[in-house]
Amino acid sequence: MTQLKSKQITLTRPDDWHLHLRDDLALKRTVSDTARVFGRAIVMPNLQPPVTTTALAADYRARIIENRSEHSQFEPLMTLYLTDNTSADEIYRAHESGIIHGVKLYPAGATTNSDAGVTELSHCYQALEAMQKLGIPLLVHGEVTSPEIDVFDREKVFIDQILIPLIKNFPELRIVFEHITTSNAAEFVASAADHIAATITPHHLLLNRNDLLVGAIRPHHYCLPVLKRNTHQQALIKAATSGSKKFFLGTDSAPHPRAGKESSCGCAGIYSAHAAIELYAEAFDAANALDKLEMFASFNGPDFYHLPRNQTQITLVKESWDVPQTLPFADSSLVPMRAGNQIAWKVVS
Ligand SMILES: NC(=O)N[C@@H](CC(=O)O)C(=O)O
Ligand SMILES: [Zn+2]
Ligand SMILES: [Zn+2]
Repeated sequence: MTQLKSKQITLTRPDDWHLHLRDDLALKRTVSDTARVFGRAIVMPNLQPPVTTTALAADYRARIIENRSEHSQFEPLMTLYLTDNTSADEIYRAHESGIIHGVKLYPAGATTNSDAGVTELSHCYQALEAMQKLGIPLLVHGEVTSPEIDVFDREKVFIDQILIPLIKNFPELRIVFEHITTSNAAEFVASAADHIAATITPHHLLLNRNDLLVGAIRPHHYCLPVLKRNTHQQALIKAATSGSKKFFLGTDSAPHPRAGKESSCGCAGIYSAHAAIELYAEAFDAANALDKLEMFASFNGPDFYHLPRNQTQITLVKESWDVPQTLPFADSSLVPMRAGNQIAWKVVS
């Protein structure tokens, strides 16, 4: 009997183009988990209070860097939180700083820490005009918040009501449709202009709403935009593995303490930073598309953001390992994705 050689893949070092590191005590866990593999990460600004100015982003960046291990080269790419009051001057300051790589649109109330978000995009036209002129990407949490719109339809309605008019008004604005969850969003981005792209999370590739709701409610699979039906999951897998340069890796790893998730009013967010590239490798392997992983994880993001691709490499082997039930997080613990189960791929160097 011939022993099958275990599968192995070497990639240019990937980056994470959508990440929540949180702040203070949380940074110890989040920075080291992400820096273990990723060269850079686009750091979301939804702190409390939110990161609304370049000055706040510079301070936050310094706190992240303080939490890197001694020889880590990990580079946090900072973002600003767009509000109804963001001025064009603030956008110019962000551009001049060289540390701000995007401005994040949270429709007010759409997700975790979005209360200070935008109530009406028309309030932001001066900021958007400046961004369009300077080439700074707008990163969007693409869901409407109207109470009458069903939670499973909020991304599709966002495309029709907000995104299409926005693109009409700002045809040159660079846009990343973050953490897309539907075939509607995947098809929209695929057929849009080249300066419109999307990130896809590992959980939206590996899970669908059955994993949230069948048999029991699984709060650790609750995130926003909420997991959709399996036909949408299939459309996301197709987009991510298509070889299109418009789709790239963004984990949306979003830690919450265990008690905040296992609650009668549980928070939205899934923590995947402990095993992100391994989870993506599983999804691409299952789709027989490991040859497309490097484009998605390591090339398309830097190309879109006009940054150089990383120079070093990582190697993964197909070898199962056990994910702990919990991980220490700030002054408590969190339940990571796949907790208590196995992951089929492992980073070896
Ligand atoms: N994705 C989530 O479910 N939660 C994110 C916010 C976000 O990205 O929408 C968080 O900050 O916890
Ligand atoms: Zn979001
Ligand atoms: Zn997010």
